[in-house]
Amino acid sequence: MPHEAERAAPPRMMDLSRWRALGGLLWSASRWRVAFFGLVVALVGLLPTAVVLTTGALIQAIPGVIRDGLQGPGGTPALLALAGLAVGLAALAVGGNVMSQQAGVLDSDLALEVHHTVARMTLETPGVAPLEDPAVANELEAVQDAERRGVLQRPVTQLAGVVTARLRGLGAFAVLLGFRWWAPLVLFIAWQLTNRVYLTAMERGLSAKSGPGAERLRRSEYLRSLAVEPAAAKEIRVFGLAGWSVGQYGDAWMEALEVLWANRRASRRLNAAAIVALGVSHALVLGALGMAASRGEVALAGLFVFAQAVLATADLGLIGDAQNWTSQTLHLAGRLTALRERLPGHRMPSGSIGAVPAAAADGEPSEGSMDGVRAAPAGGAVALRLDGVRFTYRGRVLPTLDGLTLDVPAGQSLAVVGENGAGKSTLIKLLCGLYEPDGGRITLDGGRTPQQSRGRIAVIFQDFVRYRLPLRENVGFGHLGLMNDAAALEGALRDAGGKELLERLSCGWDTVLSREFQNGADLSGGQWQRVALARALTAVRGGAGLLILDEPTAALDVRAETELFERFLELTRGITTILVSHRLSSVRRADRIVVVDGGRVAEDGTHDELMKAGGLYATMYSLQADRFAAAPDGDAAEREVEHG
Ligand SMILES: Nc1ncnc2c1ncn2[C@@H]1O[C@H](COP(=O)(O)OP(=O)(O)OP(=O)(O)O)[C@@H](O)[C@H]1O
Repeated sequence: MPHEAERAAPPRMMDLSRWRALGGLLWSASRWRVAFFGLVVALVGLLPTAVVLTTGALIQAIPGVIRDGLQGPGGTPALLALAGLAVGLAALAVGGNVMSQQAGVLDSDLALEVHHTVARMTLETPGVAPLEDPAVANELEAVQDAERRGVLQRPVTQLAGVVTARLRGLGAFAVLLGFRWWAPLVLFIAWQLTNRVYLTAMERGLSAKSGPGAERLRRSEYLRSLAVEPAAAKEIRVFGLAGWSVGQYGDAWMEALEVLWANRRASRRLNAAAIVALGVSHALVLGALGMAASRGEVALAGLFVFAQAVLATADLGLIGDAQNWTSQTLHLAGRLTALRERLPGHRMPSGSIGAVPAAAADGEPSEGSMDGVRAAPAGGAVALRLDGVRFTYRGRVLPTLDGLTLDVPAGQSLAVVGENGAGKSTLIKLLCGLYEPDGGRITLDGGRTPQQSRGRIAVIFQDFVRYRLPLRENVGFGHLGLMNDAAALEGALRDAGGKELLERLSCGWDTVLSREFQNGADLSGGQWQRVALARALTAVRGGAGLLILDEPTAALDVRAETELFERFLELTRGITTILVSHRLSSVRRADRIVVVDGGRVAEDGTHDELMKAGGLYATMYSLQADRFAAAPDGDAAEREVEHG
């Protein structure tokens, strides 16, 4: 288990690197605003110390003014101090206002930047393998958890609170050095200790959510979702799993909490030590200040300034909510860095994503580019070649594909068959560039890798996506450049046999394909398949030259599947097609059939050739034919199998 150790010890980072990560996010979110904001924060943080010192100067000048009037030697310093005080207080008020207004804007900028960064990092991963890594899943969960808890609601406002407090604390530290060199040090150490205890406890709590406790939390969340979400509602009831699911959820939740409780127990002693340290240090410094004043070593003004400074050193210690939220923001920035290290093939942070690509039809995609930016529709069928391809899933010992070699000339229709778990879908995922082979080569169009050929390949997977979006998007996603081309979308839907469906939808192309939305519509399994087929046909209109159907026909009966495949072969004449199916009667009309077994191509030929050869294909075909023959009233399509 290569990732066990990583899960047990979540990546810890020096605070400095988290600050750097947060700074980087802020900088790319809005650099000039951040620069201006930094200046305002510095002003607001340092002004209080200046105000206290000015007040001290005023207190010092007052006895002279009382004695000699404003014309006396103390008059000018008193007036200057008074003016300074007025300017300082006014600047503090204005600066505070500007700071909170700017922080509000940066709060939204930072939240958006984090969303974009996460989306970029996950979407720009060329394959899906990194997303299946449990360590990546944990990091992503930690980021989402932080968002759910509201860490991104006012991150910059909270950060400004922390920075200004620390600057006030540092000012007080400098002032106290003027009393006794050791006084600020003693207070600083005591506050730091308190701080450390608090942060350690919090860090442990957060780590429990991204480290060892993460999987337990995810498991308990999943079990909870089984109870409340519609997806599993039917099975939970039919199989009588309600009691089991509640019990399991409770147990998993308690297991997850146990990690948090253990952390809290571990912090108790340290907490007590910090409280004692604070009491002793303040008694020492205030005692020394009192004695110095009683001996006349410190005058009234000094006493005021130093006493204020002692109070203000608290800003070097715990500062409540702002500190808590800022730590969580830093933790989140750290998680993003960890995520970046685990997800190859992306850049962070920069620019923005999400716009419909203007370049949809111009320019070639680099490896790992976002899907929206497609290869130029070169047109024409794709030829593909697999040369000794080996592939083993992460965490598995035996390879799923083991030296698979296959040459498919442009324009051929190929059926891939094989027993459950033979590796048919894996082969398709490799062809689409969603996984990289461990050995061997896959080339398309005479030399390109699958990732370089995005846009030339269209696929409908077994578990194709039912987007809860309008019909237009559901079909137009096949090629974004055609999203607003009504004729192309209509043609694709008609070819896929979905014309009637369009007529039945109350808002036509704008109908959202989900009842969860107003005027939305739920589709049957067969209707969804037509929509998915229309999506793939849109991709063909946009330039795809290889069309793959990986058994998306589970919801269809044999006759409907046969009809669909025949229609599919008819519509896609001239481009290369690959059909994966268990129903051999449906694929027998393909130009060529390959049987995958033992991780490689075991048989290769036309239906008639393979039947004659009497191998695995012939056995599977006969078994299916027998089954249909035994059915009390098999329909015509099924009988067709019986008779070959
Ligand atoms: N993401 C994954 N991680 C680990 N193992 C996987 C993953 N996906 C598939 N497998 C395993 O790889 C093997 C081949 O699976 P694949 O889905 O390619 O087979 P298939 O021929 O398409 O099967 P079926 O006919 O049942 O759809 C199976 O043993 C499966 O459990």
